[in-house]
Amino acid sequence: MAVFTPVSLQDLTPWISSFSLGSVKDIKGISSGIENSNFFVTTEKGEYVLTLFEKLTFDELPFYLNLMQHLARKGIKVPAPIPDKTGNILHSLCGKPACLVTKLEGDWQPQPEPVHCAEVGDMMAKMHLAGKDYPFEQPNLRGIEWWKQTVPLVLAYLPVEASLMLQNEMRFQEEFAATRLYWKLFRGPIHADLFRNNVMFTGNRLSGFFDFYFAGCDTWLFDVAVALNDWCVDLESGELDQIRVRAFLDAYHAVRPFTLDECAAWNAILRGAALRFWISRLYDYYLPRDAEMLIPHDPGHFERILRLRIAQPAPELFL
Ligand SMILES: Nc1ncnc2c1ncn2[C@@H]1O[C@H](COP(=O)(O)OP(=O)(O)OP(=O)(O)O)[C@@H](O)[C@H]1O
Ligand SMILES: N[C@@H](CCO)C(=O)O
Repeated sequence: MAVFTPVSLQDLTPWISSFSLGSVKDIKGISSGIENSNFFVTTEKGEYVLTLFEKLTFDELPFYLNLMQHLARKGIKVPAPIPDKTGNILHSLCGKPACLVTKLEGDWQPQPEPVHCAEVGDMMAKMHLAGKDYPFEQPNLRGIEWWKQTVPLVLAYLPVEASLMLQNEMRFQEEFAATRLYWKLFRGPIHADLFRNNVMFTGNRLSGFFDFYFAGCDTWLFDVAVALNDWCVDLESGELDQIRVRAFLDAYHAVRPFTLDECAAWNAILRGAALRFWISRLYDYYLPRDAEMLIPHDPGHFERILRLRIAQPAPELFL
């Protein structure tokens, strides 16, 4: 689960009156997710998703909520924040920052086929282009600076071999981040956590990307790498499935062609994307926060993925 902060119908009734949504009929805690407290809320006007932010602050949130609003207005399929009667999209509820967004239709796809990967690649490229004129800047808060702060906290828990791999990869990524090539890559607002469980489908049609609360400005290629390491892998072994890889990358490339600089950087970025989730999963596993029920994701999965990305050549970005 994660309902870290419970919200009752009594809490919600006065709060919802600041929106033009009629009265609340129902609220249900959502059991999946490990970062925020999420609820389905039904009002006289329809169904919405309420999020209470457990870690992000009032200062950080406008970047994410305005980004969702910006993308939704440009036709990218994402939840649109619902403004209250005064136009505000960021609120406070039960002592936490909170927002209400449109509910996406359908379900996430636990076993994606090439057709789903192509839908995600296509929409991701459109999202990157739509974000080009987004006026706000915020770094990826789970980027290399966070890796540098977090790795020392988890190292002591690891067996020697894993600890050495983690330290070696950090050195490699720090060297890569200091290259001219890295700083020449296209960048802008990215989702940065576009896993299978953050995309809704109705049948084979994508109905929306959601959970933008790790978004930040980073290389577009990092977004592609994060998604590829989840959408196109065999979950047992961490091996890339070349058919899904091609479906994803070809669909992305058809909308926003990859560059030669991106080809040169691809292997390092694909490794960095695996490293990012190995570190965050280690952190959540060894240093968990309280929750009513919380099953941490397996860090070993991304350790295996990183090992493979180091050992194997990266797939061609385009043919
Ligand atoms: N806009 C939305 N429309 C429909 N369902 C949603 C929407 N937002 C969230 N959900 C539902 O809530 C669940 C949890 O949301 P979300 O993944 O954003 O939580 P989280 O705590 O930020 O989790 P994590 O970072 O672990 O993915 C989703 O799996 C989905 O079922
Ligand atoms: N997508 C992340 C969870 C945080 O959103 C993971 O699978 O580790």
